[in-house]
Parts: sequence; C-alpha cells; structure tokens
Amino acid sequence: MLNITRDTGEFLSVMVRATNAQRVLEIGTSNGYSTLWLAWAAAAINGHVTTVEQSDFKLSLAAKSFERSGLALFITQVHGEAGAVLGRSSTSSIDLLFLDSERSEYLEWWPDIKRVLRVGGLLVVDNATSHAEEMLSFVALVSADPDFATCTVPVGNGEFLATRSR
Ligand SMILES: C[S@@+](CC[C@H](N)C(=O)[O-])C[C@H]1O[C@@H](n2cnc3c(N)ncnc32)[C@H](O)[C@@H]1O
Repeated sequence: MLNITRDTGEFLSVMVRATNAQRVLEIGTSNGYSTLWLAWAAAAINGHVTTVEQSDFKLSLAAKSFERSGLALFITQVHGEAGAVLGRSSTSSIDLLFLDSERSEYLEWWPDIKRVLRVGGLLVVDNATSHAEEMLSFVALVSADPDFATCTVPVGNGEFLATRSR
C-alpha cells in the first residue's frame, strides 16, 4: 500500500482543523490510512469525509480499518472511478479535497476538481516532490489558474496546495 507518511497525516489533520473543512473529499482511499487522519480531524469539527476507491479489495480493507478505529461514523466510502464520481459531485460542495490517486488522470479531472471546490476551499495533492516529473503539467496548470493561489510544502512526499480565491 502506498500510504501517505505519518507527518503528512499530521499535516492533513491540522489543515482540516485550521480551515474548518467540514466537507472533505478524498480521491484514493487504498487501505484507509490517510482517510483516518482526515476523519480524526473532521470528527473534531463536526465534519465528514467522503473517500473514493475503485478497487474492491482495498475498499473492504479500508472498511474493516474504519470499523476498528471507531471513526466509521465520520466516513462515507464511495466505490467507483474517481473521474465519474467527481463528474457527478455537486458544484462548490467540498471544503478540502485530498488527491492521492492515479497521477496521469489529474489533468483530465481538473475541471471537475475546480468546480466541486468551494471558493476558499483547499486542494492538497500528495507526491508533489517524490513524483515531481509526473506532477509537472498538473502543477503548472493549477498554478497558472488566476482563481488559485498555490505552493508546495516539503512534508512527507511533498504536498502541493492550491486554494480557490474566487
Ligand atoms: C496511493 S493510493 C492511496 C493511498 C491513501 N491515500 C493513503 O495514503 O492511505 C492510490 C489509490 O487510488 C486508487 N485509484 C487509482 N485510480 C483510481 C481511479 N481512477 N478511481 C478511483 N480510485 C483510483 C488506487 O486503487 C489506490 O488504492
């Protein structure tokens, strides 16, 4: 399982709390390690995490982990292809979107990612430094968007942050 690092989990937890992100969407559940960090923070601010995964096996691994953790109440698992899920998600419905999935799809997903993120919302993308080459065109596209302010934070595998200002 290609999980986030522990310090990235701590970072995400602070981001959720600091921005009061009650509506969190995660793309790429895997076994649910990052989801637990997000949900732990969401639980503290009366929030909720929706997490998307297309693999049956990983979905059920994560479900068991969520039950054991006592945080299942704060998590909705969506079984599906992320592009399709993003496409049917409501406009401006997400406060914080954590993207940790198939990097080659990010460019195609961008119009829907932008649409679902509310003004003032925050996008966090993992692997910004560990897979900088693969992230290059996506980072360039988002960074050039006048509706977003961006930066890369050297925590864990590198987190690319983009906040929607209008
Ligand atoms: C790097 S792992 C996620 C790790 C997880 N965020 C963590 O840190 O615990 C990426 C996950 O995205 C899933 N994935 C890849 N492409 C997807 C797609 N198009 N739709 C939904 N899930 C996808 C993979 O099955 C994999 O479990």
